[in-house]
Amino acid sequence: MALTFNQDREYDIIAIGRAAIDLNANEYNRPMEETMTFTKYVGGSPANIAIGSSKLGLKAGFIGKISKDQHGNFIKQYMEEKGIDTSHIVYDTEGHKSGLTFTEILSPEECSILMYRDQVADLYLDSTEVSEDYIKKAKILLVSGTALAQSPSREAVLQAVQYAKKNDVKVIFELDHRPYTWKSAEETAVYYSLVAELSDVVIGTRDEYDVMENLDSEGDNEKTVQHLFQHNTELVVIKHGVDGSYAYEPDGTVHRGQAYKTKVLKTFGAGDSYASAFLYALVTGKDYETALKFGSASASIVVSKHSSSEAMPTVEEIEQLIRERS
Ligand SMILES: Nc1ncnc2c1ncn2[C@@H]1O[C@H](COP(=O)(O)OP(=O)(O)O)[C@@H](O)[C@H]1O
Ligand SMILES: O=C(O)C[C@@H](O)[C@H](O)C(=O)COP(=O)(O)O
Repeated sequence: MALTFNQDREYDIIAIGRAAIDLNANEYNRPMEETMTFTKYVGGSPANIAIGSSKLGLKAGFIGKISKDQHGNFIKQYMEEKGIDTSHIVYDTEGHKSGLTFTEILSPEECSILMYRDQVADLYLDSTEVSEDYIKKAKILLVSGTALAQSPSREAVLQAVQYAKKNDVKVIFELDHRPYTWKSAEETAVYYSLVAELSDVVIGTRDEYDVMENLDSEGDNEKTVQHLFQHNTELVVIKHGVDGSYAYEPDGTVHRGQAYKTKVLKTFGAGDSYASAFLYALVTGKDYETALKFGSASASIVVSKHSSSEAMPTVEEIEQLIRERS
């Protein structure tokens, strides 16, 4: 099957949430304490997804809040250069700063990120800064779970979801769980479940669904999807890292996507590149099998490169990888 979208829309995708900064270690196979130099990129999961989608040729827009300083200017300018509409990215007027993410590459398999997200500007987006007129111009509203971590960003996102549902915009929820700004497991599970149940498509790792279900040990994909299909959801994607991913349909059909093995440089960036190519495939009318291949191929390309955003592949690169491996 394939997902259908309202075709009469100016934007393929509008993402809401954080646009921030990644500082990726230049020295490989070294702990952060011994890492002396970093390269700066635009980061933040929904920003990465918007950038990836735009590189694939989708018309993308973004709703978010950035710091009114050099970092905010850099984020906005970079996103504009990548063809993203930034007219609904607002500057924070109360001195809140854009988030910073430092990455550590201990080995290709052992990567971690260190996030500086105290009082970050993106979590101060408020519902008056979310425009119904803007959202109704989109086929997809892409929601990042981290934007639900605190008010007023939480209400801004819930407002955006309401506008989307009112105006036939598909809500795609990327669970994107970052523990830092959440206060408790119960609170996280409540808001994750609330938005997942309202969404048309939910994408996350098995670990993230465990957070949504507030489980202490690994949950069962069948139970997860049975629950979501009692609500609005049309498609559930569950990722299992290098073991691949699954797309579940309400009629019981399950599609499996294999990961494409590659020479891994670092593991972060996999999820965002996967989401952007998976959504590209859905918007361009491809079936779910093909969408899984697009997501996996895009992730495989990005994990072999230094950044998340700048490394996002083109359609040709993705198609070539799929051809070579089939
Ligand atoms: N080491 C890897 N090599 C190749 N592809 C990978 C690797 N790790 C992940 N992927 C691809 O990226 C997708 C998303 O990765 P995953 O780790 O599940 O998500 P996240 O980055 O959000 O935690 C996987 O389904 C797989 O296709
Ligand atoms: O999402 C962030 O704020 C950090 C990202 O910019 C960073 O590139 C990253 O960790 C991406 O990893 P992914 O979510 O696995 O794609």
